[in-house]
Amino acid sequence: MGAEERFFPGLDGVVAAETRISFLDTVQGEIVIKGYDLIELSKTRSYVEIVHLLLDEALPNADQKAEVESKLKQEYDLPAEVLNIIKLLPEHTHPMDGLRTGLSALSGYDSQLDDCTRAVNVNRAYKLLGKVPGIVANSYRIINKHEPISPLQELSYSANFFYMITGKQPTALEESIFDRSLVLYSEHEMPNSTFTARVIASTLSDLYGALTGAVASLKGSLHGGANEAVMHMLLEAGSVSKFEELLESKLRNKDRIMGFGHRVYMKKMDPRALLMKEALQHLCDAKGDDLLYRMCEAGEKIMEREKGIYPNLDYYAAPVYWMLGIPIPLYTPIFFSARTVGLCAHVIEQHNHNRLFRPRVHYIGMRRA
Ligand SMILES: CC(=O)SCCNC(=O)CCNC(=O)[C@H](O)C(C)(C)COP(=O)(O)OP(=O)(O)OC[C@H]1O[C@@H](n2cnc3c(N)ncnc32)[C@H](O)[C@@H]1OP(=O)(O)O
Ligand SMILES: O=C([O-])CC(=O)C(=O)O
Repeated sequence: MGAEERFFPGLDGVVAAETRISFLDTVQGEIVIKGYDLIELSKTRSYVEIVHLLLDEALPNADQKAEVESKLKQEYDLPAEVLNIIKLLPEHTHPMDGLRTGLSALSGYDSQLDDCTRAVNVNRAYKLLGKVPGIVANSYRIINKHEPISPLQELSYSANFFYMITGKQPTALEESIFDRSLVLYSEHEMPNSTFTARVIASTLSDLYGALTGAVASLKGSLHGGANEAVMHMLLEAGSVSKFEELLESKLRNKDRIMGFGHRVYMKKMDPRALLMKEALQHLCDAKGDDLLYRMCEAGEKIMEREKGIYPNLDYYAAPVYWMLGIPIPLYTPIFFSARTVGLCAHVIEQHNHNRLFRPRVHYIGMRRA
């Protein structure tokens, strides 16, 4: 059989890698991360613990957790030149493009750039995890003509990230919901961005290049960009009835509804979305305003009735970030920041068990006689 007869558009159903990192077990209904259920982890563990799990292969004890936190904090500082490069970007630049530029520029500061051994890569991953929140927050601020903000060492990693993007320290509820969103976004098997990073790493290109490519992939509205699109839709509608009308008219026009559907969970709700739905309810209760919750539920019902399609994580992460006071253009960069650890784990695995990705095509062009 020729390669052209085994063509799967969008690589739907194709197994692209062997991995010990994660697996969407659609039979048991579990997102398996290093053997654990991500949903259970998100209820009991914080983001820095997931960092240790994904980079150091085990859940940390209390001392190890404190060590991770302190290792990340030591890496907060950004080279001044990286911020200067971002200052050259035009005002309308999307923060994902600011992030892509800043991340790419960091490679020049790595004196071991050509060393892709595991220990060096893990160390590099910690450095990146320390710096990405600062790039996200400050590229947004610089592009919007605000002065860069400095991190607060006394806050936890997640609370500091929240502080840098909103300018205010989170309440305990805000910190725990924001941290949970980071855990839920941290790793998800083989989405387009992870595949992109692994394809780049398979040429033995470095972690910065692999992650820079992943930012570009994640920006698209069929992937991470959907969370921003969801919030724009909710704001455009502004009420339950107008949101229902908007969705119905989009469906009549055969438009895609952002925040719904998933290549792997097409016939049921993304389990991560359910946790963000609960978080939205808590935030609505705390603020005494449940409009967004009611709008989202109404949207869910329409999509189930009309298309048999369910929310993915982006659908409920968007209103949660809105209720947390986070600017919309930062939703996808936050998704990327959280996913940085998963991406690093995949690039490290790819470098350690590498075979170049080089697929074939089904040629449908003409042949010359
Ligand atoms: C955290 C994340 O990154 S999750 C993904 C975030 N992205 C989004 O929310 C964007 C909206 N969703 C989508 O576009 C899709 O569901 C994707 C891209 C996520 C998955 O797409 P695919 O696996 O390629 O599914 P595909 O595009 O083949 O869709 C299958 C059917 O469902 C329909 N469908 C899928 N998603 C949607 C949607 N969001 N709105 C309307 N219809 C949809 C398609 O029109 C198609 O119907 P048809 O067979 O009648 O033509
Ligand atoms: O798995 C996917 O294709 C997209 C997704 O939900 C994620 O990256 O979290």
